[in-house]
Amino acid sequence: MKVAFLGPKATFTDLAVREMFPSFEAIPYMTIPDCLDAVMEEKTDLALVPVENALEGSVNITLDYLVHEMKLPIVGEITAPIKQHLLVHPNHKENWEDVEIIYSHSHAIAQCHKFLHSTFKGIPCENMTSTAAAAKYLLEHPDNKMAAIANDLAAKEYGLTIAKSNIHDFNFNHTRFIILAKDTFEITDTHLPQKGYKTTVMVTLPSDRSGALHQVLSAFAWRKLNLSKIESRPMKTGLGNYFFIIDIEGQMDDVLIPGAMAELEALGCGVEVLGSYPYFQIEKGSE
Ligand SMILES: O=C(O)C(=O)C[C@]1(C(=O)O)C=C[C@@H](O)C=C1
Repeated sequence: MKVAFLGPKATFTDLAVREMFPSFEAIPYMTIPDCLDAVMEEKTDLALVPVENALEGSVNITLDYLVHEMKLPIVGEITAPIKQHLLVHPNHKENWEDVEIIYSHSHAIAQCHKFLHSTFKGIPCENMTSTAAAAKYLLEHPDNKMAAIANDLAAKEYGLTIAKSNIHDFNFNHTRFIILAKDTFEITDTHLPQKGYKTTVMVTLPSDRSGALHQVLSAFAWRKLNLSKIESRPMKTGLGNYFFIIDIEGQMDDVLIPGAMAELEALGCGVEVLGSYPYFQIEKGSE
């Protein structure tokens, strides 16, 4: 089996793949859309990509690509602890406080805002496609006075020094990753503890929106379907037009979730199931 992941080697997504699918062939791609395209074009059987971080929120490109660009069912989810460190090339380990620019994934930078503001006031940060891409860039430019925010595996992989460890602003920093397949795929042989099941749906509202969101929530509430997440994202059809991503606790059943969906459609909503899947937890992540 082949699984596409947000690379290069030593991203947090790579760590999640190694825990979830240790025996699969893991193939790195530069961007999240590239990972999803790989599954769509049948270059890989699965893709594992980040979808939400506990401090910074959703990885919007993942949600938007799934809703606007391609229909790939979510077949699993894995949550991993995240520890961000400040890495520098060994040439600069004595004067790491003099770096002139810091690189990382936008989510990693956002998770370390307080540290960056207090330690590197006025120093620019630049987004890269991933934390490990930033670390690799430092290896390739040893003379530049710059730093990267990444994990300890990236420090080892790219021969960098951890100048400052655990620079994320809040503890309990975790990221959720989703597993996508072109068709159904049942996750069987994993050593990770399964925490339960989720069903994720995408809902759009009718043109007459007065009270519509209350109706959406009621359709689930009176059926005692617990929602663990609801988030609005732009439809990209004009300001104020949103779709809603809703996570329902539990597997797709024969009556309650289909009944809620039918009720919403009868009320003029658009409803689409993005997946009904098990979710797993990595207890101990990178150091
Ligand atoms: O850049 C990486 O290492 C990734 O795996 C991406 C990503 C993300 O998109 O949130 C994953 C976990 C962290 O939150 C930081 C970055």
